Amino acid sequence: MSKVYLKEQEYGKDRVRLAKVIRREKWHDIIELTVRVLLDGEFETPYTKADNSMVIATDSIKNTIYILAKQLSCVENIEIFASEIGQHFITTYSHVHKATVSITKHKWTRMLIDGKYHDHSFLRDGDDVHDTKVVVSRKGIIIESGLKNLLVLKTTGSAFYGFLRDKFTTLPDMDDRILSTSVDATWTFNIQSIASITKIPFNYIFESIKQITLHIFATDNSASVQATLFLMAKNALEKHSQIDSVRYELPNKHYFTYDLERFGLKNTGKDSDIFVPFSDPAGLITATIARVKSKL
Ligand SMILES: O=c1[nH]c(=O)c2[nH]c(=O)[nH]c2[nH]1
Repeated sequence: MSKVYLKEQEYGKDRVRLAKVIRREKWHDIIELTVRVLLDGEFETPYTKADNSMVIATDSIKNTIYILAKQLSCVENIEIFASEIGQHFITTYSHVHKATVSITKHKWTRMLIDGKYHDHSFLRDGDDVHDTKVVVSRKGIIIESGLKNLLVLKTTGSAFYGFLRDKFTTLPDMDDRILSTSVDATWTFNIQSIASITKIPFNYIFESIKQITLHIFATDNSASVQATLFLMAKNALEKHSQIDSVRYELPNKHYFTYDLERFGLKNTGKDSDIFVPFSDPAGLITATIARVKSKL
């Protein structure tokens, strides 16, 4: 019989949904989150000896998330809230060596009613979210954050030509095309110490990278998704010294002209205005852009 061992494990609670209302007199805020907490440490015996004595029940992990959300004022800053949750498990239980806390913040945008921001009404104006993954251990803390599901489209200012051509190639050179993608971006913070994280303006950096992404998307005369992606990441890294690298995952959501020549209607080149949006298949361009470390 071959010998086996527990090579790795992480366990915890996933998809914990939580909303917190912040009331300042009549002016309210709403924060809606989905949280995942995974723990690692001395957790071999529950698997190998059916011994649950050191298992923090995933139900207790869930309770902890709600209790900390009640007690802490940092819930709006998901990176800080995630690191507080992680630190709670590391400091409370000596057999927990690592806590990985992932949080997605869902979008609730304040309504503009009769030209004024409403004090307690919000709408979901897009599926894009701010998320974070924080790994807390006794060695330190790793924080990465992201912008997910930001759907964008431009009707011109995008080309794709000069690519490798062989007997498998049918795509024509395109000097003008629709460009559409759903932006997923993830950036990694350069953290000096756990104490220093409260000084990082995580929400400002999120909004800024979102704006940089939109600005480059709209204004770059795109030679390819690859070239536009690189420019987005370069600008984000140049503006924010607190981040070390940025990864983008950009599907190329194709819009091809419909063949209307068959009906005697012009629909190519300057006359093209009727397109078929293709949900599948899509191109997928992914890259991580990092800062070149100075040798000094
Ligand atoms: O921007 C693009 N990059 C590609 O690599 C590619 N490949 C393709 O068929 N169309 C595109 N567009």
